[in-house]
Amino acid sequence: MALAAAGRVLLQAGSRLGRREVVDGARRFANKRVEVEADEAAGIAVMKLKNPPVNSLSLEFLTEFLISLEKLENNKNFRGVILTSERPGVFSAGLDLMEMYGRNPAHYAEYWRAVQELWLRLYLSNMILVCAINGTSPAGGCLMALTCDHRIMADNPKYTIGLNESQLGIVAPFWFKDNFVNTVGYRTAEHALQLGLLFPPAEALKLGIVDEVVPEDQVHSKAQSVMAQWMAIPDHSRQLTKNMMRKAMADNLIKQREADIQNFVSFISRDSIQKSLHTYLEKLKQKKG
Ligand SMILES: CCCCCC/C=C/CC(=O)SCCNC(=O)CCNC(=O)[C@H](O)C(C)(C)COP(=O)(O)OP(=O)(O)OC[C@H]1O[C@@H](n2cnc3c(N)ncnc32)[C@H](O)[C@@H]1OP(=O)(O)O
Repeated sequence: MALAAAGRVLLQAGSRLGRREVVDGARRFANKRVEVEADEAAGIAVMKLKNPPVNSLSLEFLTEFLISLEKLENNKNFRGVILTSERPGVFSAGLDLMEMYGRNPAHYAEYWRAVQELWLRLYLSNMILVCAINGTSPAGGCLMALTCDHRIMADNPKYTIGLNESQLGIVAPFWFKDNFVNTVGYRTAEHALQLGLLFPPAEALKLGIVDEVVPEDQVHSKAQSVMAQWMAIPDHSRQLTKNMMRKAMADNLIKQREADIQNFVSFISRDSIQKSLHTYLEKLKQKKG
């Protein structure tokens, strides 16, 4: 119910956003931060994250992304979505640190609700989600990938993926942790989460964080062929199976959603946590100079 109501609000906002055109038979609708190439005849859409410089998951990005996803979900012709980055090199730098630093509690609450919504919508999507990870993908970027049914990563040792929250002095919430544990197993997750480890493609493959590693120039063709394989499975049996596997974990967040927001707000508002974020942001800046 809550998801449906949120969806209506998003759609109303969505009708005021976006630009449409037809390219090579595929409809393209682009908001500022998300580009969608929607091939209705094939039933597949490619969603490209386009929030420069590093595809951080800002509140504006999350809103636009959720609107685009909702449009696809509401059109029964679409059965599959490929998620990728418009900027090869960075899939997503994760949650936008500026949304969590130096803001007020109402802003933190609004932001966290949007982050929860992103996870719930992707994790519970009836569509087939294939993630074409064409760049680095820490923390929230990794979480987005973890919601997908199949993950393909570009074979470039410069790219890493994982949940590095611990290194920032923050803590991955229980539903990030649960999604990760269900993907890699308890012991690996316990170890990787405490150390905030980021893994290059070959290691991510060994641990099961990604399903395949392919040469960088083949990520998209591989995503298309994997999608074709998944599309051959009848929707009703695939969807019921997905729901059976995922519902309990999603319900666990849904029933604690407000408490999780309050927890986030009080955690992120602490002076010590703000100080850690400040230090991390400074480190990012210094890396440049
Ligand atoms: C109870 C609940 C507790 C809270 C739980 C919260 C959970 C949080 C999960 C998260 O997702 S936290 C975010 C974690 N992300 C990272 O650690 C990634 C940080 N970024 C990088 O490592 C690099 O930027 C990159 C992604 C490897 C890309 O490197 P590149 O050299 O291409 O670009 P940079 O020069 O480093 O960055 C450009 C520009 O972007 C800013 N920036 C980078 N990442 C973020 C971000 N996540 N949010 C906001 N801004 C970001 C960076 O500071 C640069 O800014 P300027 O200096 O140009 O102003």
